[in-house]
Amino acid sequence: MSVIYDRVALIGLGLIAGSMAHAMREAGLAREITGFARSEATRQTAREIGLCDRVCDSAAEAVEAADLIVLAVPVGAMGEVAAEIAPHLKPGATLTDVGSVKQAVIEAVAPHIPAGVHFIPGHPLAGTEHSGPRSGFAGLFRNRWWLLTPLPDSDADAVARLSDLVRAIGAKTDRMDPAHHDLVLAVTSHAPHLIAYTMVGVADHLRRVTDEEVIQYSAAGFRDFTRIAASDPTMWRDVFLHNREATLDILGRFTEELFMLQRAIRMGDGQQLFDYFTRTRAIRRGIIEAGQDTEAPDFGRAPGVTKPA
Ligand SMILES: NC(=O)C1=CN([C@@H]2O[C@H](COP(=O)(O)OP(=O)(O)OC[C@H]3O[C@@H](n4cnc5c(N)ncnc54)[C@H](O)[C@@H]3O)[C@@H](O)[C@H]2O)C=CC1
Ligand SMILES: O=C(O)C(=O)Cc1ccc(O)cc1
Repeated sequence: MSVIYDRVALIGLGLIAGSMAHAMREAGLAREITGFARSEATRQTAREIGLCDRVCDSAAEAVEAADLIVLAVPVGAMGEVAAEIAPHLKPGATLTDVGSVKQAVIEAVAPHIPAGVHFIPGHPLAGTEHSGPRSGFAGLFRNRWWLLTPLPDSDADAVARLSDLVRAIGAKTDRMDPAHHDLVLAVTSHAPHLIAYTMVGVADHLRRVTDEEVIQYSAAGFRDFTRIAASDPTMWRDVFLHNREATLDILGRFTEELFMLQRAIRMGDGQQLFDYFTRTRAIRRGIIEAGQDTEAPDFGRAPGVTKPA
């Protein structure tokens, strides 16, 4: 594969930036990768494991002369990082982000970006419950979607070049309106994560009553919840605070349906339960028939990581 960007700067050196660094290196897509993370300990670890060619002690130094800058920090930190690097961006460079929320990131970042720098927001729909500089791996994005949410005035060539990079690291790319992105992700990712956090919280309460039983006899569904509920607290706090309206909308609908099912159970209305589950089963089958089930047995896990954290 050939070089797509001469110099790439990664701001934030966790799961996503680390996976990008591994994937870009494996495919030879950048001549030099620089990196910066806020904490000295993270920068030290990144140096030790050789995550990038150069780990810098300031964001300004990392983005100096970079052709592509990737903001891979929690959603709530995107604005302050953008403000810090803005004066140091090279004219003609592309700036993207990998945040799980798009509208709030655009509002926080776009005002800082100088004319002549192409800001193209993005979101890889791939991740794990692990975080930090040691958690990344080259195959994370393989066959997964990477959504780009360009702004109305985004430069078409810059968008095409970023799409090339995304495809070269193994992902499939598509474009979406930022508000629509946030609603879709509230349904498919954000509300499900909150439900997993809640379910594990409920079981934690129960555990005090039933001793170790919940953990000892935990079935596959609950184990998946514990995996998801082990995700990074800072990242997920920021997701909910910055995709507030869409998440609350979906949770409101969720609660209504939950009450409806709760009532059916109380009333012994087996027909209602059966009909509901028949509908949801058809949805799952539809996903598989459409070839959209990317969930290989080891989906979402780093090589060798088979147990919930
Ligand atoms: N973890 C996941 O499964 C996915 C995460 N995302 C998004 O990617 C972004 C990064 O997430 P991860 O890589 O998982 O997080 P992570 O926790 O593994 O890494 C975040 C990095 O950002 C650094 N950081 C935090 N605040 C900073 C600041 N103000 N300035 C500079 N560096 C700072 C941390 O030191 C750390 O190196 C988030 O916006 C998240 O929403 C997107 C897709 C999947
Ligand atoms: O680990 C999982 O199951 C995930 O759902 C990963 C994930 C988390 C956040 C995103 O914005 C995208 C993907």
